[in-house]
Formats: sequence, C-alpha cells, structure tokens
Amino acid sequence: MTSKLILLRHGESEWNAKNLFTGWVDVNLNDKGRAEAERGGQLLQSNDLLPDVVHTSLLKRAINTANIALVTADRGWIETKRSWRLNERHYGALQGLDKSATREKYGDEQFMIWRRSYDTPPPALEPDAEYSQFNDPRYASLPPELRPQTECLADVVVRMLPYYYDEIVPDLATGKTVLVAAHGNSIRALVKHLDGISDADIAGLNIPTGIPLLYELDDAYRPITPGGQYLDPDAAAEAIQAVANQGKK
Ligand SMILES: O=C(O)[C@@H](CO)OP(=O)(O)O
Repeated sequence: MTSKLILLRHGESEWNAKNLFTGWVDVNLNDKGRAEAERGGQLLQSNDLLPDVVHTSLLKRAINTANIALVTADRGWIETKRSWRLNERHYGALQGLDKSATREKYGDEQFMIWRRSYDTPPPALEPDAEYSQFNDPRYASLPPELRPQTECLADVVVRMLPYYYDEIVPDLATGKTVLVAAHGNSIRALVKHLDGISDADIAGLNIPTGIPLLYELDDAYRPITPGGQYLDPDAAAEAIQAVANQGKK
C-alpha cells in the first residue's frame, strides 16, 4: 500500500515580504501569500489530490494558508488537527530582526550558522522580550521546559517527530490523503527525516512558499520518489532560489 502526504509551506507573510526573521511571531499572510495559497488549492484540485485531513501549526499564516487552499479545492470541510509541534523554528533573539542588517552586522558565516546550521541555535529570547511567545495563551498547557526560547533545526526535528509518528502516520496508515500546512523550517525537519538527508546536506535545502510538495510513501513510509514532487516544479525552482538568497544584497 502507498500513501499520499502533501507538504505545504504557508504563502508569503507580511514579515517574509519585509525580510524579517519570524519564527514563532504570529504574523499574517499578505495579498501575495493569500494568492499563493489559492494557487496551491488549485494545484491540489487539478492534480486530483484532495486531502482527507489537514494538520497545521498554531500560527495563523499556516492556518489561513490551509483554509484558503482547502476552500479553493472545495475541501474546506475536512478534519483539522493542529499542534505547536508543527510551528516554525523558534528564531530566538533574532525574531523581529532584519535579515540583511543581521548579515551585515555579524558577517556571512555567523548569519549562515544561525540560519542554516543543523545544531547551533541563535541566542535565546528572554520570556518578557517584545517578540517572545513564552506567555502566549496558546502554549499555556506546555510545561516551561517545552516552550522554546530559541531552536536550531535539530531541536525542531526532536519536537516535530513525535507528532509525525503519533498523529500523521496513523492518518496515512488508514489510507487518507494527508495535507500538512506548516513552515519553512518545520517542513525542512520533516523532509530531512523522510529523505534521510544528512545534518550537513540539510543546510542546502530550502522550501518555497505556497507550492504543494507531494510525497508518495511506500508501506514503510519511505518516499517512492526521493525529494517528492512539487506540483509546480518551475515555480518551485525559482522560489527556492529566492529563499536561499534572503539576506543577500
Ligand atoms: O524567518 C523565519 O522564520 C524563516 C522562515 O520565513 O526564515 P529562514 O528561511 O531565514 O529560516
């Protein structure tokens, strides 16, 4: 038996457009992001990939992307599950900072370590800082040690995988087509797991906004096509390059 898992990074957000580190800050989609989400829904429909269940993070850019895409594909009625474990990587003290200014201030090497190294997190964000989510009511049920103040990608893998195994795989096992609407770095964590990408090589993988990425999985939940298939490969290639170039002049 094979199963279908579709990964969808949210459409462009207000802070993506401003080139700011976002992480757990709950910013909304902009007009371009909403249009990308609609196009994502059209691609699901035209490829006959109609989700039976959707999993999202607790952040509105992913929630609204899923809603727009699913309503567009006439699947707005499907079962919905949400978890903080699908949230974007917490960007620590970088949240709210301009990416280009950060690169200029700290240099290319430090910028890339914070942005794409596997196991070096940015400095922690104090709980009472302006862009901290430490006391946000949506995380009130988490014990303090689970509420991040910064994360590297390795931390995201560790907190995301229990959700994948406990909630997403059981949906795949019952033959459902599963949509996961999440974020650049939580999707990178999941792709790293699915494709068995090394800690070094994952630095070079970027996820475009709003373009569904289909993984057909075998009965061991391994990809039949390594890397999956973007439903619009040309648009994905261009958008991936744009993500990789963020922060460059
Ligand atoms: O700012 C962020 O939260 C992420 C995703 O937008 O950025 P980056 O691609 O730099 O990890």
